[in-house]
Amino acid sequence: SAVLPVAQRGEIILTLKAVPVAASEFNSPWLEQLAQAMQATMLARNGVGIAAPQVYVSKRVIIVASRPNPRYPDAPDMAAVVMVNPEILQFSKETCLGEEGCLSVPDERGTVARAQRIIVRYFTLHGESVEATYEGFPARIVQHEVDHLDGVLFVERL
Ligand SMILES: O=C(CSC(=O)[C@H](Cc1ccccc1)CC(F)(F)F)c1ccccc1
Ligand SMILES: [Zn+2]
Repeated sequence: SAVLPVAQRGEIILTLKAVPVAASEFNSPWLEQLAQAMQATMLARNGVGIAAPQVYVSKRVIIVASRPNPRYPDAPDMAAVVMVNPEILQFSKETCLGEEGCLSVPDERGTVARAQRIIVRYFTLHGESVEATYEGFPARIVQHEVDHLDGVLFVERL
């Protein structure tokens, strides 16, 4: 499906607080197509995550898709997870430092401290509520993407 243009640092859309997906939008063709376009865009740009505001849709939808990579060779190879209205319920006290990049800040990488473990509650595209625990690199991606939903870029956390 369509690879969408990705908003770049300095564009207003990336500074907004995205709005929650409404109950009426679950199971809608719109939401499915948005998720598919986000996934295609993420894959085309070789990303391990993406947030809807990065493709100019200020709604609370993210995709998390950890895979082993030069920076995180032991990262889990996980199936892409679409999270609607994600909420991080708990951050572990323990934090860890790790390298991050961003499709909206193409020429920059930096070391960011993130909670080592998180509990996140989100809805699937079908409106089912899920609570899941993530740690390490996948937890880092979730925190990075939820930041996008709140208008925060990783470079503000360096
Ligand atoms: O694949 C990337 C490109 S940047 C990326 O995939 C962002 C996700 C991300 C990468 C690294 C740490 C946390 C989040 C995607 C974004 F910008 F849409 F959120 C990568 C960068 C650094 C380490 C490992 C992988
Ligand atoms: Zn990013």
